[in-house]
Amino acid sequence: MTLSNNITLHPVISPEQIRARVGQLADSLKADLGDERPVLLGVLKGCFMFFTDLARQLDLDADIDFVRLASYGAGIESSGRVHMVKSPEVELKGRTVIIVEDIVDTGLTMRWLIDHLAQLGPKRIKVCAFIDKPERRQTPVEIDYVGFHVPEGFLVGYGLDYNEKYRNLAGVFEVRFEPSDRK
Ligand SMILES: O=P(O)(O)OC[C@H]1O[C@H](OP(=O)(O)OP(=O)(O)O)[C@H](O)[C@@H]1O
Ligand code: HPA
Ligand SMILES: [Mg+2]
Repeated sequence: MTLSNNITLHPVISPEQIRARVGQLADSLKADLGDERPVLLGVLKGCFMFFTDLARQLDLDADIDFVRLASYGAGIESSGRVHMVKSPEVELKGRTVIIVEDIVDTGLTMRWLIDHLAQLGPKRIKVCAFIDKPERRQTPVEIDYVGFHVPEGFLVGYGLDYNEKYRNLAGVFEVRFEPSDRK
């Protein structure tokens, strides 16, 4: 797919692959949770498609909540500074919290969130990430449930954005830039 400004999108994960994999993740989570009622905590905005597909397929009694973190803004580089724009509203003390995230890249966002939530006294924190992309990892993060390992590239679609665009694509694509467009 060729777009304005010499940006091209190259398919990485198809909607069919996503549907099948999200079903498998939901089955693993259900098996591990037994009859425990977890808090599903989505990280906005990127989680929105993964979260709703996973929650639908999980089919169990769960509390639903969201945080909104931001560290990228425009462009493809993490600022390294994570801001919590919206905090959890459900009381997390003593609860099993499943963080639902679209991507772990440098790991800075997830590291910050886990450390922040740990101070709120949950029983345990589990991480469920749609994509693990280790190429640019700057800090170690343990991810309990991974949808797809993607070795490299800047990805968009299925919630992931470039400058707020392409989040609503049903599959995942790698963005390739002409040198003059890279910010
Ligand atoms: O591992 P990292 O390098 O920290 O990157 C991962 C984070 O970056 C993106 O969020 P972003 O700040 O772009 O907000 P968004 O979800 O609203 O797009 C993504 O949704 C993750 O939360
Ligand atoms: O590859 C990515 N795509 C979109 N947003 C991101 N945030 C961290 N890495 C990415
Ligand atoms: Mg983003």
